[in-house]
Amino acid sequence: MITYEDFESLTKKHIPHNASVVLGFSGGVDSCVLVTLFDNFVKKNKKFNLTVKAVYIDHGLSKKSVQWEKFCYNFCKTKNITFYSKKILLNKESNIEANARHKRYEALQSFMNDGDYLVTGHHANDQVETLFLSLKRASGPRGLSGMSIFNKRDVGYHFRPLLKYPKDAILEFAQTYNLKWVEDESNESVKFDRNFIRKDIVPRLSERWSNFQSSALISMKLCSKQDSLLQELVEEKINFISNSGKALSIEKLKNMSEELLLYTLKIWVKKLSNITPSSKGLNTIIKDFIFSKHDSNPIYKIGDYQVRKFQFFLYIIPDYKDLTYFSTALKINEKIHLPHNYGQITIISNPKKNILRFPDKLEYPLRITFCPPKGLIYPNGKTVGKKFKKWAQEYNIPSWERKRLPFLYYGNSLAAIVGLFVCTNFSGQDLSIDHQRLDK
Ligand SMILES: Nc1ncnc2c1ncn2[C@@H]1O[C@H](COP(=O)(O)OP(=O)(O)OP(=O)(O)O)[C@@H](O)[C@H]1O
Repeated sequence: MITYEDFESLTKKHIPHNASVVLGFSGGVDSCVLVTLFDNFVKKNKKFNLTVKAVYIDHGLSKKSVQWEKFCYNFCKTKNITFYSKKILLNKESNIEANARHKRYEALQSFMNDGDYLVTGHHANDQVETLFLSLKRASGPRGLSGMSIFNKRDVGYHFRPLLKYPKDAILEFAQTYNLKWVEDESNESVKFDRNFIRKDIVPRLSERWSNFQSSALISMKLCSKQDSLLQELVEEKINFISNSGKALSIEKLKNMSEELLLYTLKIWVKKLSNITPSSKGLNTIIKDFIFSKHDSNPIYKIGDYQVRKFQFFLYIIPDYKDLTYFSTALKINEKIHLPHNYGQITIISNPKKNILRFPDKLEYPLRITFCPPKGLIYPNGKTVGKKFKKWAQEYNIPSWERKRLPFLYYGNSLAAIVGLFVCTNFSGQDLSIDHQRLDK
């Protein structure tokens, strides 16, 4: 049974004072209960100062969608909740269920800023259905754990305060408080996977084993706990085989069992890029980076990042754009705007040391050093000369970084080409250099 007190203490645990909350409001019984509980919360906790808006997303799939929008509007009008709606266009060719879901979350997110809270009316029966959908997709323990009451999203957080209650408890609450709601007729159609599980599968299993749903929920919780435990242990391992959690020692990875290696890489990639790599991607990393020739120089792109290897360590670095095409005439004390919003640089001369240096204006881990390699002239700016290579080696600069130096022309056309060095500061050394060193 749902009690307001339980709801209040759960909400206070997850949502802070002054937060902005977006309630996903479809007009169905689950979200009507949700909006009613939140309305109560706002009235009883004025000092909490929540900004709450209910948002209805019109998928445009039912003739009644405008009628539902009106219902939602009127429902909120009787309460202390601001109402918004948004229509989305769906591609009816592709998997409409998945497409609608994806577009709905995208639309809900458009009402949020980072740090805001999305709240939906998912309940325990939805959770059991999610288990079957995960089995269909061949998930591991993470997927079989189902939804969590609270999790971080790309933008803000997602809170599901009704997750522990079965549908019956939601209906009971709605009846007790005389709530009205809309029924979406598409919920009856078993051509949709979730409806098929809800209408044809779960009732048959529950008929035979009355505890089936609660056992399934316990199994999901066990998966979730084991997954958290595994994650904790692997994170310890990552700290042990890396330099401050960032670069992983290839030699140490080589000594791991296949399973541990796969899981370690998965957690590490997720931690640094916020993307969960596919099994195929993980196997590519293992083959091309860990069990490959020492001098190989592979790249594996993942989202806005790339996995690279350098001197027996594995790195994830932002997928910086190649700047070699960029060239410009330098003027001392004048700003240069780098492409791709990489920042701007002002060159300051240092007559004492005869060094021209950039102040470090770019964000970490970008670091810029300006070196005037006197006597080195690269006609097209494409070749990296021997001396430059030697210098780069001496400074422990990964070979892939050496290839994407933009070339800036200093002075007029016949002057020496100036190498602008943009690199990830792997070695932690100061990369400034004077030209005598290059002339050695
Ligand atoms: N059209 C909608 N507009 C706004 N919020 C919605 C809409 N449809 C669903 N929601 C929100 O999502 C919750 C879950 O709805 P429902 O179970 O129908 O979604 P689902 O697609 O089956 O679930 P999931 O989002 O986990 O895939 C609802 O309680 C409600 O808070």
